[in-house]
Amino acid sequence: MTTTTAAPGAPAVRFEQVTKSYGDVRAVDALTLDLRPGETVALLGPNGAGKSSTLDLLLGLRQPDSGTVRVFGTSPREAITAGRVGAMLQSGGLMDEVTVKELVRLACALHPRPHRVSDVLAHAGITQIADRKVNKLSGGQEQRVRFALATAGENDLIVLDEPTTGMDVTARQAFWATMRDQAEQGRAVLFATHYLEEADAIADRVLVLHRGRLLADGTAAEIKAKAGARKVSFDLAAIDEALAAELRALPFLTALDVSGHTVRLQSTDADATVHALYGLGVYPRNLEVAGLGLEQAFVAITEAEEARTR
Ligand SMILES: Nc1ncnc2c1ncn2[C@@H]1O[C@H](COP(=O)(O)OP(=O)(O)OP(=O)(O)O)[C@@H](O)[C@H]1O
Repeated sequence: MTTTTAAPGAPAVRFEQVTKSYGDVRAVDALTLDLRPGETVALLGPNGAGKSSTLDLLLGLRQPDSGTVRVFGTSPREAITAGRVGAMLQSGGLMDEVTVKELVRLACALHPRPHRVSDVLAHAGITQIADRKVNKLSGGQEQRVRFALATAGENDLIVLDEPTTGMDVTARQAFWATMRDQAEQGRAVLFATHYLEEADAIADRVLVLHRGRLLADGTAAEIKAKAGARKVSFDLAAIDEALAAELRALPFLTALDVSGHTVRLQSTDADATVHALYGLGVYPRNLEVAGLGLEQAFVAITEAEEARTR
């Protein structure tokens, strides 16, 4: 097996001050980042944050208005022509009237460092449907075929836009197991997703985009810590209007939900909030304090940015 990996320490991808606008909309705004070989990186962001635009720039499908994009030290186009990049994008139909196997065979034939067609089919879990026409597939099966096309040859960087949309649980697990193998073999994997639990479980590093800017860059644990807030929940014997008002006035509160006897809140200083809670003369039972999940941290970070820039 031949692998052309980047020189040790060289980035797989380098964005330097990359900006891309469509008319008045600045989709990518002075973005600077490096991806290293062997890293699995999740790209997160609310709708319209610039994730797809970033991937398009990385793949040379769009040109930046300013700044530079380098892939293994060359232009995206050169890296792709050299067969170093495999991509699985959301858009673009598969060819009609060809079978799954014919399409995979074509992708292998076009790749400078192809895998065997039977191996590609097996890895993507589509051996059983190899003779079906690609326009007769379910959404999840189509995604598997896209995955097969992205892994038809030996790549050093794999780029995936919302790869598991429409896949069932088994397909998702198999998909991520294959991606982990790819990363362990030294490949860089970059995926955009709205499934935050996948990012939390799979990614070594998480990038949070917001209006084209990089809002956070770190491990999932670092992103959670950056959000700062913690969850507190407890039960109270009775909650009348006066007590509810006192709860709403607790210090450092960022969210409060009262349901029956149960109170759930988020605080940027849980110690101080709980101290003040005891100061109300109540006796909270089943008190739990926990860090935010990645999803809540993501919402907290992007909402704080929305409030700051409003
Ligand atoms: N071809 C285009 N013409 C005009 N505006 C565009 C074009 N493509 C994207 N945009 C705008 O650029 C911004 C970034 O879009 P992009 O698709 O990169 O975001 P995204 O993070 O991938 O969103 P989503 O999560 O909804 O897929 C959005 O405001 C979008 O409306």
